[in-house]
Amino acid sequence: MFALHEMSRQMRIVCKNGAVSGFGGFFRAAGNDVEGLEASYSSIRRLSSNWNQSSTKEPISNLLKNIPEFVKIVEVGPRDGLQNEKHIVSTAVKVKLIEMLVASGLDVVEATSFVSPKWVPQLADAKDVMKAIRNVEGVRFPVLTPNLKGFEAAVAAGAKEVAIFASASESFSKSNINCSIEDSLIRYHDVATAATKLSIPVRGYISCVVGCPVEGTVLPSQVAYVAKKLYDMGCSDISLGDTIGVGTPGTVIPMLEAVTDVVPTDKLAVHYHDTYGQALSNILASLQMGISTVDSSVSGLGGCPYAKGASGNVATEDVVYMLNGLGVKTNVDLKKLMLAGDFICKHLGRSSGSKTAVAMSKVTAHASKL
Ligand SMILES: CC(C)(COP(=O)([O-])OP(=O)([O-])OC[C@H]1O[C@@H](n2cnc3c(N)ncnc32)[C@H](O)[C@@H]1OP(=O)([O-])[O-])[C@@H](O)C(=O)NCCC(=O)NCCSC(=O)C[C@@](C)(O)CC(=O)[O-]
Repeated sequence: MFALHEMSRQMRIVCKNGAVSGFGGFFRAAGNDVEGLEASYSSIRRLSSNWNQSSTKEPISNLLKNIPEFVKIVEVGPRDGLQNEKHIVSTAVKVKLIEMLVASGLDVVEATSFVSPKWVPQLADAKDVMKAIRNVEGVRFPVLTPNLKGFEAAVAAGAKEVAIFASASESFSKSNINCSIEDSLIRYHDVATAATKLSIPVRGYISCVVGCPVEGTVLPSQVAYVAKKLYDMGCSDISLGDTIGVGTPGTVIPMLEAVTDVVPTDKLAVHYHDTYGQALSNILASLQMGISTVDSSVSGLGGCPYAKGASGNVATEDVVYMLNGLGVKTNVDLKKLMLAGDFICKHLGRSSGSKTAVAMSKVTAHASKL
């Protein structure tokens, strides 16, 4: 936590010292476009490092030293983002969204779920979605499979990667997949064994890693227990989900400390919902702890149908904007990503949940009036 506080204090001092003359200056320097804004932010970083040279405080570069050079973004919009939508989105729109996300440079896009259509009607067209994207090359399209039935259907539909989804909370496990944590681990062991025989990588999810809508606080030891089980089953990566978005760095850091005691850091991903506006701070804290895979959803769409009150995932646009600002590579083109966000938001008839997308569109609208 010291690192985050100290970094923000130093940035404030740099700004006060004249690196940026308020937001007017920021936007003028930015040239009113995405590259401009990023260039402007880079110049703040350069000025920050100059300032550091004459400072007796810990340099910002030291505070960011654990942050990886490259972060893999797992885009979950077509699955997590849409699963909770009441009105059925057509297969054609889902496929177009996936294609636009791929065009932005995202190379892991969670496409759909092979779950019971009675439980998640929105994703009942999983087979058709997979058929439509079967010729898209160079991209991974993992799909959720809650049991062997789902796994077999996914493989028959051409899935090359699957994900199993357990919970750290007993109550949430029952409401989401209708069984206890222990029973789910037995089911998932069967799925993992079947997948290994076919050399199909399996991602493991853990929901409710800091809080549960029914049980409240979830202990780090409970998360570590499930994480170790999934790791021992052979999961290629384990995604830690703050399903209801209640975490802060104060709860996420102890959870990650417990999990990294039993699972190597490079096997972990973070999956934060943004209900309380904490997702980006939680991601930054996770990056500082060496995590280099981040799940996010275009335009901040999403939420689990069985987690009452949960809002969307952190918006991919906001994650990319932050990572660009930190000089971390993602291979994602923010402008093209925003086009995908615009497409799906227009289709759903709502405004974007991404602060970056909203801000950028205001800047563009302002520029077009000049
Ligand atoms: C697990 C079950 C199936 C248990 O559901 P159940 O009712 O206990 O299962 P069942 O075995 O008694 O079967 C009931 C019916 O479903 C069928 N069925 C059974 N399995 C399948 C399947 N795979 N695909 C299609 N159909 C299936 C089965 O054939 C049967 O059909 P019927 O005879 O009544 O016509 C159900 O609870 C389910 O599908 N749950 C999924 C819920 C879900 O998708 N939740 C959202 C994803 S998790 C999440 O969002 C969190 C995450 C990952 O994003 C991380 C985070 O944010 O923290």
